[in-house]
Amino acid sequence: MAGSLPPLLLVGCGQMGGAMLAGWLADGLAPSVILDRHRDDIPAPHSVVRQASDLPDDFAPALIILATKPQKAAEILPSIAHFARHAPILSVMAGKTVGGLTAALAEAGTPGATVIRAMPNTPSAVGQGMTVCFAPPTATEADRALCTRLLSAVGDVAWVADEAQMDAVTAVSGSGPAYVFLLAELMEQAGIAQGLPADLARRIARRTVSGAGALMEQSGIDAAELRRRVTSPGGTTQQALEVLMAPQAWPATMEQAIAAATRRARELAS
Ligand SMILES: NC(=O)C1=CN([C@@H]2O[C@H](COP(=O)(O)OP(=O)(O)OC[C@H]3O[C@@H](n4cnc5c(N)ncnc54)[C@H](OP(=O)(O)O)[C@@H]3O)[C@@H](O)[C@H]2O)C=CC1
Ligand SMILES: O=C(O)[C@@H]1CCC=N1
Repeated sequence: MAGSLPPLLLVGCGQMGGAMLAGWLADGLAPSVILDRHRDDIPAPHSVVRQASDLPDDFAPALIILATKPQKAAEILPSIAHFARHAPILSVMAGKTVGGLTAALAEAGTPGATVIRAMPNTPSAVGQGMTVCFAPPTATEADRALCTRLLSAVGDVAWVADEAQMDAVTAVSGSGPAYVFLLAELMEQAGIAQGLPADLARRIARRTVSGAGALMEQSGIDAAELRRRVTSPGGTTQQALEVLMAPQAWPATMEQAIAAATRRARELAS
């Protein structure tokens, strides 16, 4: 249904901005403007500009999505600050705080801008995203509803009341798809090591990861219970899980990995 989602200014259309845009386009997006140096495949009625100075002055987006790398925030914010006088900013940048972004916008001539944070993930491209949001008390119910509407078009949406939790969210669901893709890579390689032809190893590893995800999603059953249902006493899975679930194996390394990513998100704030 064309135009069911409001017009946006999407700043940065790389991996994450592009994933969300794919989901929004599939769901019907009112004419929007994408600011990105590289994209040249944006379908009409949407348009793309290469630099902020090319943005149409009279464009009135309902929301500005900030999806450049956190390291680019200082460069990009002054050039788009004036749009934030009339529309809230939704930042998906890892680590960057509402306070820091609001202060940068004020310094760029737009005091009192409304900044909301969101941490999406790339399955948004196929409507299977997970996005967690944080809004400061100054954001209105209408601002929050707008963000929920947009983000629920590309997956599930949750809100947290404590901004500090956004760093752990980033480590679990923002970065999380990479851990799952790594699992598929490693299962494929291990299958080859056990003598499987490479194309069969790739096919069964990919299908196993996506099929297990679909079963978990559609059944709603706890992951631990689904795991137990695969594990026949004295069978093959039990042997594998004794390796993977040894305290120093996945339980420890996953905790360390999530802690490292959470720390990095905190560092990216400045
Ligand atoms: N990738 C992911 O899975 C996730 C990413 N995020 C967050 O999303 C944000 C974007 O990440 P990601 O999509 O991976 O990054 P990308 O580098 O893939 O995308 C950013 C895009 O913005 C462009 N860009 C940056 N500055 C400008 C500018 N001044 N004018 C025009 N275009 C510009 C970049 O071009 P160029 O490369 O030339 O600078 C690039 O095409 C990050 O803040 C990240 O923390 C959040 C959740 C998940
Ligand atoms: O790796 C990163 O920093 C970004 C944030 C979450 C996923 N990708």
